[in-house]
Amino acid sequence: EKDDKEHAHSGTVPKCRSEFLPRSSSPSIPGPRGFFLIGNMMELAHDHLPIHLTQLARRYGNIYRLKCGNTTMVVLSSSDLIREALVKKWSDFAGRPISYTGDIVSGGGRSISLGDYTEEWRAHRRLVHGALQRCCHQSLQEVIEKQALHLRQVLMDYQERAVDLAEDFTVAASNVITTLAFGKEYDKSSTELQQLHCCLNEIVGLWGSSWISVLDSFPLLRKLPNPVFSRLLKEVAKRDEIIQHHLNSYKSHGKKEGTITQSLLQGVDEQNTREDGEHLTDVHVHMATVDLIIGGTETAAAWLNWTIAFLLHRPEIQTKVYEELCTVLESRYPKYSDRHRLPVLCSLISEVLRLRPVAPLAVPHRAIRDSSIAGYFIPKNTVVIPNLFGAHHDPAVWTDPYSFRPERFLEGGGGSNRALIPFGGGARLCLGESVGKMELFLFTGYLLRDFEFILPVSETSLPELRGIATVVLKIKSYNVIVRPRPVASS
Ligand code: HEM
Repeated sequence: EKDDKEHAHSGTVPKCRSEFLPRSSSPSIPGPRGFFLIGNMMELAHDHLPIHLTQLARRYGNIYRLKCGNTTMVVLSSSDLIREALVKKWSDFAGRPISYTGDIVSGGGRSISLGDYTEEWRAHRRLVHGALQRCCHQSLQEVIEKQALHLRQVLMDYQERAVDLAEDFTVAASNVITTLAFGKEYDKSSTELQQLHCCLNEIVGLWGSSWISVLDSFPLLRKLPNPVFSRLLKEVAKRDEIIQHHLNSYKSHGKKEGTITQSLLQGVDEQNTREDGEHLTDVHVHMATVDLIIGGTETAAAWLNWTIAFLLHRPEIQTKVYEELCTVLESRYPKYSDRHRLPVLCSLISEVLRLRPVAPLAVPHRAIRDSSIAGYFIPKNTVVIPNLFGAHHDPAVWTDPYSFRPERFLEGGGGSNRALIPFGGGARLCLGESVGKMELFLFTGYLLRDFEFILPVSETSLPELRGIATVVLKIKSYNVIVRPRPVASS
């Protein structure tokens, strides 16, 4: 597997690809019966798709197929099958679905997250990966620490009033990424920030809706009026205007050394002076910025909000993390290098990632050639859905899979780090994995060192843990009281 990973990142195709049965002798993949014309489309219209696809997996198995118009989808709901497709056979499944609506959202397929696997896409991903690495190497920990301290002050200022922290988490995560990208941070009240997040939130919400996905499977419907699609187009135009404004003002007066944008602009220039290689443009810089801001904000912020909600359900875990921080670090704030000495904190992070992977169905992949999964023939162009939520609730791997039990990740607890795949894998592994991991660790460490999170007496019930599933899995809003620990004032 190590070799497969190396190939996935260098982009070279492994010499020996696994063999598979020809279509004629391969058994057919199980799945629910479809209706005339629409196939299994109704299965995809469920209000909480990750839960529904996981229930179907219990009926049809960890690999099953769904038909939607002329698209065949294969849903994978165990970490072994997801690894087989995304990591072991990464070069077969590195594509993204060819999508009319995806093209509109991604500047004609020129984003990293939705762009198909081509030479141009590989050059683009390499460029952004390099820019992110350089910038993170110089300043990531410092940038997160600054935002964690700022968040701490915001929470102090609430003076133990019952509050919903969702927006504060969004601002903190967003400021990490805008500092890395442009050297710029925003106040919660900034209209620029609010406009951007409002429109990114809308896009992420609308993108998962069946009003939009139906247009990919049934091209004729594109001719009919579709108010949801019109709203999506409007929000995409707004998003592009805001990002363009940022990039223009960066170019004209804000150029900052060591930022991702500086590295991207320089990289595009260098790339274009070379005779060989792909031609990258300002559109690639623009779409990379969109990818980083969406990927870097919605995910970490949603995860923090889930963590506090789970801790309200099991307050004694807060005490355990707090005691660990006080004992091991003698009350100083954690550094990322302390993570191996803080198993209780790390077990909390892993368990929340397991129970609520913030990108529960990752992003759909596409077979770019005929291949196989679990011995089944998978023809070219099949859409593969890695059901991370299902894999993280697989009863064959996890004891009591629906319970919040961070202890399972402590030594002897039976939790499997190998089966935990919240960032996907292979050629499409989350581009911000290292940023995300450091954010989750430092934000949680800072918050649990300084505060105790308490359910307000006015609340009649604990936060609801089912969540709202779009591309990102978010928790419904809830209120919490943030009480400073004695150590917080030191
Ligand atoms: C808790 C934090 C995060 C989680 C759990 C997460 C998870 C994921 C997952 C599951 C995917 C899809 C992988 C696939 O298609 O197989 C993904 C893709 C991506 N993520 Fe993240 N992510 C997180 C944070 C971030 C951050 C901080 C950034 C940016 C700095 C980011 C940027 C991206 C991008 C650009 C992609 C598209 C990669 C591609 O298609 O090649 N993510 N992420």
